[in-house]
Amino acid sequence: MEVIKLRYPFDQTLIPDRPSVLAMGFFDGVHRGHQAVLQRAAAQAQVHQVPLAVLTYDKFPGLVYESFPGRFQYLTPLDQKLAQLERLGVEIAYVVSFTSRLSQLSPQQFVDECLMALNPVEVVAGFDHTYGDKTVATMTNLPQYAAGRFAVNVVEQLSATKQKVSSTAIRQALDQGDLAMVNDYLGRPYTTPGTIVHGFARGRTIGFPTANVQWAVDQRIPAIGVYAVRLKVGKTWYPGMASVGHNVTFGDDNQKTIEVNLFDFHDQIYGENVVVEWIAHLRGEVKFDGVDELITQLQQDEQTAREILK
Ligand SMILES: Cc1cc2nc3c(=O)[nH]c(=O)nc-3n(C[C@H](O)[C@H](O)[C@H](O)COP(=O)(O)O)c2cc1C
Ligand SMILES: Nc1ncnc2c1ncn2[C@@H]1O[C@H](COP(=O)(O)OP(=O)(O)O)[C@@H](O)[C@H]1O
Repeated sequence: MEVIKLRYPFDQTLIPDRPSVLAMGFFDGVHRGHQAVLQRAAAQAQVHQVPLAVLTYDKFPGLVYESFPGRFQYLTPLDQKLAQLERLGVEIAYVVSFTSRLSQLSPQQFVDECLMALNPVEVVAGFDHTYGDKTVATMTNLPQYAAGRFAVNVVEQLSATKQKVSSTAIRQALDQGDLAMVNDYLGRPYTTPGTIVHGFARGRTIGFPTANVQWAVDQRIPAIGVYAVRLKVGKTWYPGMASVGHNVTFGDDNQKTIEVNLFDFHDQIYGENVVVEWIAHLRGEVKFDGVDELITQLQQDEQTAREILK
């Protein structure tokens, strides 16, 4: 996949001078709704015998309009999003810097100066995609701005039960530890890449060494609680259980950590770049009266997690 970074006004010399089918969207999470858009676009690219291209943005557009408490946290920070897009057959990814200047374009200017610069034969997006002022920059109005220069293909709402499959719904479910819903909406397990760093070296003394995963500050992680997980170290996936929390039993006044105990595993993995694959929520975090109670609970968690991961 070719990744082409653009700023408005676009430098036309960076853009391949050939037609493509263009899927547009922010695509945070690359969830099942996004996958439907990309599948439709891939099929149309086949029909037209042209490459499949995607127009997306380097940051959450909402950041330009309002301030968020703390830091905005993505389901898939840019690297992960691009990896998912590539996996789904995207050949060209246009990553446009989302700036005030871009946000102020009228829908007609956006179409004339941004979309047209990318040479689309057809533009595909979800039914609720907007490319400017939400009242006018709609998919319904896009054919009017396109004025016959490219075809417009709108992918209808994908519903799981009654709720729309959306990045917002997935973020809320993650915050509630509802991993079943998260993974259902994503169509794959949620993942968090990170690096193994040192903790307080207590895990090994209670028979449950825990690899501490340092993750990117702009990535959203599941709610505080205990999970069945797989951890990718090198090229291998290992089964285990993870705690997201503050080690309340030990009274650590520390930041939130992700700690993973791997089953039947004895290697030192400090410094390894890993990926946590979140499989199932087991329980919430508990403040135990002592280490013995914690150990008993961990033994039960291990049994449950082994059963789920089998
Ligand atoms: C699967 C799992 C579940 C855990 N659940 C809890 C818990 O409910 N309450 C708690 O205080 N600590 C819990 N812990 C965290 C342990 O307290 C922590 O691993 C221990 O403090 C060792 O950390 P250290 O090696 O960084 O010192 C859990 C750890 C794991 C791996
Ligand atoms: N089964 C295992 N699960 C997790 N980590 C393990 C395991 N076996 C060995 N280790 C190693 O032990 C480390 C965790 O040990 P621990 O005593 O919890 O110390 P700390 O939390 O200070 O890193 C991991 O980072 C890893 O290098």
